[in-house]
Formats: sequence, structure tokens, C-alpha cells
Amino acid sequence: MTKLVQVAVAILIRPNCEYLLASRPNGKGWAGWWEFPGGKIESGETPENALIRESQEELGITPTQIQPWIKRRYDYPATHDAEAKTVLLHFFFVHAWQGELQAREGQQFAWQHPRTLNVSPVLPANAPIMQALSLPPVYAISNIQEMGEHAFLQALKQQLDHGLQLLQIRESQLDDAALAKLSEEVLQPCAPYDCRCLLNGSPEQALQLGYHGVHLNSQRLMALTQKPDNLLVGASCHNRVELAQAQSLQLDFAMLSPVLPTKSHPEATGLGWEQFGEMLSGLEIPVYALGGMHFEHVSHAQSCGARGIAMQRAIWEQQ
Ligand SMILES: Nc1nc2c([nH]c(=O)n2[C@@H]2O[C@H](COP(=O)(O)OP(=O)(O)OP(=O)(O)O)[C@@H](O)[C@H]2O)c(=O)[nH]1
Ligand SMILES: [Mg+2]
Repeated sequence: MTKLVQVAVAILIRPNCEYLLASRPNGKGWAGWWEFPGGKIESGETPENALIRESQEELGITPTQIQPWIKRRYDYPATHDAEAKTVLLHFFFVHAWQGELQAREGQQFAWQHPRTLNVSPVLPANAPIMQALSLPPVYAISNIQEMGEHAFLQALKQQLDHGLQLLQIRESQLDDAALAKLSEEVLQPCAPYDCRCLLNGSPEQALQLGYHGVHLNSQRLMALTQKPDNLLVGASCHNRVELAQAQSLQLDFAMLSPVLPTKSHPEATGLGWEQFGEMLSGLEIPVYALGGMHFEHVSHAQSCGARGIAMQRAIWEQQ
């Protein structure tokens, strides 16, 4: 058994969504590798206290606005400069802080754009975190069945102009030919905006139609034994069993619903924010909240540990 090291990790975020990486200083294991600032939680310390202490020691700043995010466990093998260990990383977003950043341990700093890393190598435990950070706060779901195709494509163009970065096409009523035609009409306008599109369907179909990813319904999720290659993979979850399956397959994200009552299921009360937050606690993959969501719910969803919100109706009604 290797020892378990608990670590508090600070993801400093600027208003333009860039985040800070630092190089591990000489003299420490994995020197020169890039990481988020942070360090070991000492005995008697909460993860939050450790985060503040490490930020002061390594960066000379005091976080004033923090938000717990995902946790991640990783087994490090022994290397020439470090012993084998298992880490449990507690990631926090740090949205605001007091003081000027200083490299108190001689580390280098690099602010990174979420979709384009320009330093390497990053500590291996962090790979899925980088991927999770590249996911935007809003995930849109198509609603052609209710709106009609013309109105949908118009609303899509508008949302792309407003910064939409992630879209799911979920139109099970279409036959193969109609879906292929729609896919072209959607993928084309999304490309110049770098908006990634996922097909709610099978991985094979998503690849064949040229999608960036696939979104699995819970039935497909539960039948899956391995994450498909070369696709961004998300899945719909409604309970802890499905979330656990999405995590064990190391999917890129899960979508958990219904959080609030919705127009399509007004009789269902929804999980409510409290239970939603409880179900996310300790989870290692990013999650979107779905069900009765509007733009103004983004920050509340994030304060419950979600990456953001998914919307199928409200997003297309926005002018
Ligand atoms: N700070 C930080 N540590 C990480 C990240 N990802 C990751 O796997 N780790 C691991 O978590 C552990 C954190 O240890 P650390 O070396 O930063 O601890 P520390 O600041 O308390 O320094 P110390 O070595 O003086 O005790 C290391 O094993 C490191 O490899 C990350 O993004 N940031
Ligand atoms: Mg450290």
C-alpha cells in the first residue's frame, strides 16, 4: 500500500476564463512539470484552510472567493526523483484574491486559455482536469421537435454569436437521411465558432456524421463497457448508479437531471439543488445540471460543484 496524500489545489481564474499554471520548482519531485498551485493538507487542516495557506506560501496571495470543485484520486508510480504515492486532489476555483502574485518558490507562471494549453508537460493526474476546464459553462440541447428546423437554426446562429461553445443534437424523431442533412446544417455554422457538437446517439453514428462527440442516453451509458476513442463523450444520468458508471468509464462529463421541474415533466419535482450538490460531492468527472435551467442558474449550479448548466428550451427563447 502506498500512502494517501491529500492535496488542496487552486485553480486561479481570471474574468476572461484564463487560469494559472505553475512549474514545479527544482528540488521537488516531478520538478519542471506544470501544475496548479497548491500542496499537501496538513493534519488538523480543512482543505479550504490548506488552500489558503498554500496560496500564501507559494503565491503570496490570499484567496477571497473560492468554490470547491471536483476531487481526483491518482496513483503516482515511483520515479527517479519521487516515491510512489496515491494523491487525493481537492480542486478549488479561486475567483478572487488579495495581493499580487509572486513566485515565492522560484516557479514559473503561465496563464492558460481553457481550449489551448501552451505549456507542457502537465502533471499526469491533471489531464482530465484540463479536459474538464475546456468545457464551457453552458451546454445547449437542440429542440427542433418543438421549434421546427428553421427557427432552431436561426436561434443557433444567435447563440453562436453570444459565445455558445457546446451543443448536443438530440432529435430521435429524425430518420437517418434527415439526421445527416441536419447534421451538415448544424456542423457548418458551428465550425468557425469552434463550438463542439455532440450527437445524442451511438458513437459510430457520431463519428460517421463528423461530430466532435457523442452524448449517451442512460440506457447506452449503462450498456457501455469502454469509453469510445476520438470523441468527446457525455452521458445523461438521473441517479447515483448512472453517475458512478459515467465516472468509472472516465467519460468527459455527465449531465444530471431533473434538477428543477420542467415544462416537459411538470409533475416531477426534481432533485432540488441540495440533493444535486450532494450527488456531485466526491465525484471525479464534471457535471452539467439539467431541468428547468435558465442562464441565471449558472453560478448557483457552479456553487453546487457543477461545471455549468444544460438547457433545451430557455436557451433558444433568449433574444
Ligand atoms: N500542487 C499541485 N499538486 C498536484 C497537482 N496535481 C497533482 O497530481 N499533484 C500532486 O499532489 C502532490 C502535491 O504536493 P506538493 O509537492 O505541491 O506539496 P507541497 O506544496 O505541500 O510541497 P512539499 O513538497 O514542500 O510538501 C504532489 O504529489 C503532486 O504531484 C496540481 O495540479 N497541483
Ligand atoms: Mg505545492
